[in-house]
Amino acid sequence: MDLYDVIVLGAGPPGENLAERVRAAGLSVAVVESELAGGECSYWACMPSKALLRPPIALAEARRLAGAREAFSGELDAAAVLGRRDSFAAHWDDAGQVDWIRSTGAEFVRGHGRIDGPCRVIVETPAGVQRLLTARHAVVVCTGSAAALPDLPGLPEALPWTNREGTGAREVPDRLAVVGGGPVAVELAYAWRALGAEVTALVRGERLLERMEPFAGEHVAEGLRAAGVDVRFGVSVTAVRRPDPEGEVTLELDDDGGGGLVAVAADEVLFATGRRPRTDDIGLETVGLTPGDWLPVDDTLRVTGVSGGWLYAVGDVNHRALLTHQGKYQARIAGAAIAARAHAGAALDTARWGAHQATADRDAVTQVVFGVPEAAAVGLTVQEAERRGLRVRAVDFDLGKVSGASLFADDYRGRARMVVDRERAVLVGATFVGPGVSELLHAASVAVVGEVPVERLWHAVPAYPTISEIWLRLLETWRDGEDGDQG
Ligand SMILES: Cc1cc2nc3c(=O)[nH]c(=O)nc-3n(C[C@H](O)[C@H](O)[C@H](O)COP(=O)(O)OP(=O)(O)OC[C@H]3O[C@@H](n4cnc5c(N)ncnc54)[C@H](O)[C@@H]3O)c2cc1C
Ligand SMILES: NC(=O)c1ccc[n+]([C@@H]2O[C@H](COP(=O)([O-])OP(=O)(O)OC[C@H]3O[C@@H](n4cnc5c(N)ncnc54)[C@H](O)[C@@H]3O)[C@@H](O)[C@H]2O)c1
Repeated sequence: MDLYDVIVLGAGPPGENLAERVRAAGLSVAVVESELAGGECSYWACMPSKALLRPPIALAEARRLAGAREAFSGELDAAAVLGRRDSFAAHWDDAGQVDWIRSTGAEFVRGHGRIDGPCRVIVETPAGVQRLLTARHAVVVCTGSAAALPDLPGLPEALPWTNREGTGAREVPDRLAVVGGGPVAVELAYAWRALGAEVTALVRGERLLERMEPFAGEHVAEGLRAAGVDVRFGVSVTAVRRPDPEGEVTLELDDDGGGGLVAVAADEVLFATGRRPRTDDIGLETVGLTPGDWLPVDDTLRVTGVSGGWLYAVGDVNHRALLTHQGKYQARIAGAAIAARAHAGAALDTARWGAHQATADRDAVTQVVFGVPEAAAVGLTVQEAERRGLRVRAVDFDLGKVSGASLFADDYRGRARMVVDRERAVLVGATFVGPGVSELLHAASVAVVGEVPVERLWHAVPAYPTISEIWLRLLETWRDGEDGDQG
C-alpha cells in the first residue's frame, strides 16, 4: 500500500498544477495518468489548434496591409504548418511533462485510476498490475472531458472526427463538414479552410459563440465567410451516411436554413458539439456518486454530497468553466485549500476573491477564440449580468475608429463593449472582437477582478497609438451617457 497526502487523478494542466501547488505546501502527492501527461490541452486541443491557426492568422493579417500583401503571392505550405503543429504537440510524447511533474517532487504513476471508497484509488498499470494508493487528506479528480457526440443514425459508422482528429489529422481533406457553433467549430473551420479544405459549417442555432455577446459571433461569422467557409445557420443534422468507410460522408439536414441545402457531402465530418465528463469509469459508484455525471463542487472545489470532505474535482470535470487557464486557476485555489485544511488549525479565506475561494471561474472567466477576427471576453455579458439581477449598461464602440486599430490592419473591422454595473460604476464584463484583440483582454480582466471604479480607469493611460486606446473611447462613451455604435 502506498500512502500519500494527496492523490491526483488525471495529469492535464489542472492536475499538474494541483500537484505542484500541494508539493510547494510541503505535502506528498501521487499523480495518476492513463494516457499522456499534459492532457487533452497539450496534444488534441489548445496547443495543436493554436499551432494550426497561427500561420494562417499571421498571413491573413499581413495580407490586410498595403505594401505587405505584395510580398505574399503563394499559398500556405500545409505540410509545414502540420509539421509545426506536430512539434507543438511534442510529437504526442509526454516525456517532458512527466519530467516536469517529477521535478516538483511528485510521484508519477502511469495507469487508469479508479476510486475505491473514501481516500482509496486503485491504479491499473499498463502491465495489468493493480496498485492501491491511499490518501491522507485528499483525492482530486482532474479527469477532464471528451467530445460529446449526438445520438444520430449512422454516426458511429461514419467515423466522425472529434477534436482529436480535428487537431491531429495528418492530411488536409478536400471537403470538411463541421457541425457545431462553439469555439471548437469556429477555430477548426478557420484552420482547415486556410489549409486548403472546402469547409461547410453547419450551425443548429442562429449564431456562433453563444456564450459571448451576440456581436462577437456576428463578426466571427463574417470573418469565416470572408475566409471562404460556407456558414449555414438554423440547420440540424438528422442522419449521417458513409456506406464505404474510405468513401465520402453524407449529412442529411432537417431544414434547408433558407439556402436550399438538404444534404451535404464531404470527405470528413467534424463534430464539435460540446463535451461530456470523463467520469464513466473512475469508481464514482463506490462513494455514492453516479458514473458519467459532471462533479458538482463548492467554491473550494470540494465535491458536494460526499461525506468526509476528502474528494475534490478540478478542471473540465466540474463543469464550471471548460478552459485550461480556468482549470489551472481552480488547481491553485484547491491546492491552497487542501494545504490549509491539512495543516490543522489554518484558517480558510473563503471571502469573494479569497485565497481559498474560486471566484474568477464564475465572475471573471476569460476566453479568446482565435481566427481573423479574434473574439476575446471576460466576465459577464449583458444577458448574464441581467440574469444575475444586476442593472447594467452596455458601452459600445467601433474598434475600426481607433487609430491603433486602423494602423494594425487596413479596413479594420471590430467592436468593443464594456458592461458596467450602474449601481457601483464598476466593470463586470468586457468583449472585444477584431484582429489582434486577444492581448487587450488581460487589462479588462484586471479591471473586472479589481472592481476598479470606471472613473479611476481614466488614469490608466493607454499608449498611443495602440488598439488599447479603445479604453479612452469607451470611457468617453460612458461619460457622455449614450451608447456608442450599436450597429
Ligand atoms: C479543440 C479544442 C481547443 C481548445 N482550445 C483551448 C484554448 O485555446 N484555451 C483554453 O483555455 N482551453 C481550450 N480548450 C479547452 C481545454 O482543452 C480544456 O479546458 C482542458 O484540457 C481541461 O483540462 P483538464 O485537465 O480538466 O482535462 P484534460 O485536458 O482532458 O485532462 C484530463 C487528463 O486526465 C486523464 N484521465 C482521465 N481519466 C483518467 C483515469 N481514470 N485515470 C488516470 N488518468 C485519467 C486523461 O488521460 C487526461 O490526460 C480547447 C478544447 C478543445 C477540444
Ligand atoms: N480558444 C478557446 O478558448 C477554446 C477553443 C476550443 C474549445 N474551447 C472550450 O472547449 C469546450 C468545448 O468546445 P465546443 O465548441 O466543443 O463546445 P460548446 O459547448 O462551446 O459548443 C457546442 C456547439 O455545438 C452545438 N451543438 C450541441 N449539440 C448539437 C447537436 N446535436 N447538433 C448540432 N449542434 C449541436 C451547440 O449549439 C454549440 O454551438 C468549450 O467549453 C470551449 O470553451 C475553448
